[in-house]
Amino acid sequence: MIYLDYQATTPLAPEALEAMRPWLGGPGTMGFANPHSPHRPGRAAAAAVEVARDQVAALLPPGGRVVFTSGATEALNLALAGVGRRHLAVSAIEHAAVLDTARTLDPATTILPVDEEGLVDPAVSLRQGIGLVAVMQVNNEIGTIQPVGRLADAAHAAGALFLCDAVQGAGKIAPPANADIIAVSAHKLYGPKGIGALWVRDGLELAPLILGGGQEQGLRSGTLSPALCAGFGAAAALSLARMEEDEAHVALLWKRAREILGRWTLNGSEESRWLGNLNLRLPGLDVTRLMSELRQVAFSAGSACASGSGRTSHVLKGIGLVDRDAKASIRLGFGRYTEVRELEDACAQIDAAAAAQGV
Ligand SMILES: Cc1ncc(COP(=O)(O)O)c(C=O)c1O
Repeated sequence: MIYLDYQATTPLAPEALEAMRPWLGGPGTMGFANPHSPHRPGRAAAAAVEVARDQVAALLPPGGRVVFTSGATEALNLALAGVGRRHLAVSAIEHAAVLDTARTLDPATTILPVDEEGLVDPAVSLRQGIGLVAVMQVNNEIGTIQPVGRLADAAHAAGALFLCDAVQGAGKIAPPANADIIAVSAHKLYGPKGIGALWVRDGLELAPLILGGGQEQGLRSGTLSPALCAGFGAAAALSLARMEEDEAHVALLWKRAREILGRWTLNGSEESRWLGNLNLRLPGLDVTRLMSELRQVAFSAGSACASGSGRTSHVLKGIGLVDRDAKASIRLGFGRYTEVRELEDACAQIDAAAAAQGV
């Protein structure tokens, strides 16, 4: 199987797995201890959580605190609801964790349009009274990198806070230093599933979503999993250490994939993009058929349609694609553990299967 769906999730780094092992709490160990208990095993687990918190914080700007959550979806919900601002503005191509949450909290949410590359205009004029602006750093479907620094400035100039969903960018590119709140997820940076974090600028008060024992500085009650925290921390530290190496590797992969799939059209921005994402279209392509024929390649339909929802991707629609083109799009995602040869092999198979459809 050739795995080309790194936007959906990434493999667990062996280093992250090793860091988790002591805290899984197998027989004869004390690794299962509750990190909120005051006894010695509890304190040891709490210390491991704090090491992990520092490792995750190192990926994020200085001057803020890291709150562990169950993932980025929860972190984004906590941010959007917790700031208590009535009027929200979000980009048209945010993840559903932002779009749907914002629309639920504020039915009059302002939707910021994007251009054909998927970019929000940093000169966007924000209407009076908007309390929070949310724009993602790297789009999960098309890989476009937003001018988040300039968008945060625009939000601040309008008196609003700036929330950045950095799920697809964290550990790969520098964080948006002037954001007020940032959400990240471990399983997109070679860590385990089931844990994410919200970074909150010092001095900014949030109301919790989950009440109870008051863990995580009162912002997220519930017993933490030291194993998940340790895996997240180790994955974050590794990503930081390997950032240049990982980027050079995906650049090489991107170049080869683009060469092999030269007749396909890129969806998104050619210049402002994360190179581990390749969203391509070929007019007339039957993506459902392509996916069912290529059983040894795990990739995604560019449009949510072929994955069974029946709807065209709001991201591809947002960049102006007509239904027909959105439905003829695929998304390839690759990263640290993708070998050049397997990517070449998969791309050749994809191109040949499309050609066999007569497109
Ligand atoms: C851009 C983006 N935001 C948010 C999420 C949600 O993250 P999680 O799976 O940690 O809830 C994802 C995951 O698909 C994503 O790609």
